[in-house]
Order: sequence, then structure tokens, then C-alpha cells
Amino acid sequence: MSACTDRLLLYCRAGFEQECAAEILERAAALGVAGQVEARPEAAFVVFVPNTAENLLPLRKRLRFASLTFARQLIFTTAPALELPVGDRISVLLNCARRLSERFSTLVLDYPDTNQGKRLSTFVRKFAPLFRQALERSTRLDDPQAPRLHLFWLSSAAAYVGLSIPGNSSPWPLGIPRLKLPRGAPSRSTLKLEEAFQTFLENPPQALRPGLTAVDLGAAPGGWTWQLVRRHIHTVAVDNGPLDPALLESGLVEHRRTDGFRYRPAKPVDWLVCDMLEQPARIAALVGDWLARGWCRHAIFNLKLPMKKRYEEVQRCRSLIEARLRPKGIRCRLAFKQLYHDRAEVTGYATLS
Ligand SMILES: C[S@@+](CC[C@H](N)C(=O)[O-])C[C@H]1O[C@@H](n2cnc3c(N)ncnc32)[C@H](O)[C@@H]1O
Repeated sequence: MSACTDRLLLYCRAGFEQECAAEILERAAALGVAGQVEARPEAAFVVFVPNTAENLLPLRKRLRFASLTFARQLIFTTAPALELPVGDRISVLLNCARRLSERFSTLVLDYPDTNQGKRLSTFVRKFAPLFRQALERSTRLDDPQAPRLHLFWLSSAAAYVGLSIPGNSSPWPLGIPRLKLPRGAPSRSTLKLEEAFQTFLENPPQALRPGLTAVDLGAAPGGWTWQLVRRHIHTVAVDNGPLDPALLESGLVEHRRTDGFRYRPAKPVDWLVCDMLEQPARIAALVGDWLARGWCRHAIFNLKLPMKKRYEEVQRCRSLIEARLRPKGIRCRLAFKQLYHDRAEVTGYATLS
């Protein structure tokens, strides 16, 4: 990784800059790195600048993208190249890129996920092949071990040039997986669980083998159950509301019209998934309980965040689950991510180790 990078660029959902900033400040401090954050409201990105440039080193070595909840992408970068001259953007950007590395695995052109950012998409689409051609003349763009090169456009005259590390960043442009609503899925919510599987599980996911068992709490109309059924996972769908009849005809679904907080599985299942609209702390306590009692091995659950103190709320939910498991000596990997298909929510993933 190039020594030229001196700051971090993190993409996030517009409106969640404060949470993203609070998280990176805390995470960097835990790795011994003090710094400042530049975060404009609704900008959909934040920049973390360590107090001294060398201080980026511990973050390069030890900051894990998967451990960040509010960041959609993690880029090592420098101050943006401003005032890119209209006739000569390419050479300014090439110079920046060459200072970062001589080889890349690929080139990614991004912009903030905002209405203003989206207006840059046409410009970016036209610019990409021109820049790629110029880049290929002087650097290698096909080394899978090398970092990805990102141009993150703020306007057609200003862009960050930076690097992301395969395996420690999002693989998707803008940090957003492009998922199409599958035909036959009973609700758009189905995309949340699909994205969660793609985000948290290795590929191909061992934990989603056909023949496994699951409970879906707050299942109606059945978008999450649909994701399980299409993987041939036997599912108990718990909800007082109606389920899509096609799911019931699959022969893989049992519908239980009862309260998800009172439901008890007849025997342990592989998966608990939970999308009930409830206070986050109540959901976290419930998930902790299922894991502590050995009722499930893996869980994916949605936490609907309050208007304020959203970062603190996620930390509180994490602590609740950990506090439930610790006295029993149960080891668990726990991760939270604000997914693209989440709104004012985050998705949690827990798996016993
Ligand atoms: C956001 S919807 C779930 C959507 C579903 N995941 C899908 O993909 O179609 C929330 C559901 O939680 C259910 N729910 C809320 N509180 C519940 C509870 N205490 N017990 C069972 N279901 C509950 C509601 O009836 C509602 O159907």
C-alpha cells in the first residue's frame, strides 16, 4: 500500500455522516490513532484525517471494513484533486494514481450516493473509458492481488484518488450491490436479506445449504421466508399477518400465527431471522436469548434505529447480546452493517464460533 495516502474516505448513506464519523473516530482511537473528521450533512461520505500522516499505518494494517457498521466503502486516499482542468483532467489524475501504485486490480469510478452525485453519472460513464485507456498505457490494471484504484467524483472538476483493498472493502461500485427484485418475491424487503447474505457470508455460503432449518420472526408477507425457501431451507414463519400463499404451497413453510417474542422452537434450528418492527434493544435481547439457549446457530436481524443517538443504540444492542452470551462462555461473531436496502435501520449478523 502506498505511503502517499494520508487519510480515509468512507462512503455512507446520506444523513448518516454523524454516525459514520463517530464510528471511525472511535475505531481509530482504539487502534491508537487520533484524528479529525470532515463530515458535511447529507454528503454521503466522511473523511478521516489522522493528526499525523504516519498514523495511517495502524489503520492500514488493522482496521477491518467488516467491523464498520455505517461505512459502505473504505478508501485510503489523499486530499481531493481540485480544479481538474477541463482539457487535462486525465494527466492530473494519472499523476495522482501513479504516486499511489504501479499496479491495480481494477479501476472504479464512484460519486456520492446523493441526487447531486447521481447527476455526475453520465459524465463519469463517458470519462471512464478515456481514463482507463490512458491508465493502461502506464500501469497494470489486471493484478488481482493489487488494490483497486478509485476516482471519487465530487464534481466534474474535483475528485479523490484513492485505493481500496480487495477483501477489506466493499466489492461493489459506490459500495452498493445492484440487486433486482426477484420475480415471485412477496415483498421488496426480500432484498434486505439477500444483501445481508451477500455481505456477511462467505461465497458460496456454507451456512445456507439445502435442508437446513430456520425460523423467521415477523415474516409476513414473506420476503425473507422466500429467500430461505429458494435455498430449500425449511422455515417456520411467525407472524399474525397473512403470508403469500405460494410460500405455503412450497411444502417448506409452516406458518405460525403467534407473537414472535413468545414463540419457542420445538427443537433447535440453524437460522433465526427477524424483521419485526420493534425497539432495537428488545430485538437484541431476543436474539441474545435465542443464541444463549442454543435455539439457533446463526441469526440475521434488523434493528430499526431511533431518530437520535443511532450510533449509541447500535453499541447498546451489541453490548446486550454480548452480555447475554458472556456468562455462558458462548463465543459468537457479531457484526452490524447499514445495508443499502436498509433505511433508518441496521442489520445484525451473529454466528456461534
Ligand atoms: C417489516 S414487516 C416484515 C417483512 C418481511 N420480512 C418480508 O420480507 O416480507 C414486519 C412484520 O413484523 C410483524 N410483527 C411485528 N411485531 C410482531 C410480533 N411481536 N410477533 C410477530 N410478528 C410481529 C408484523 O406483523 C409485520 O408483518
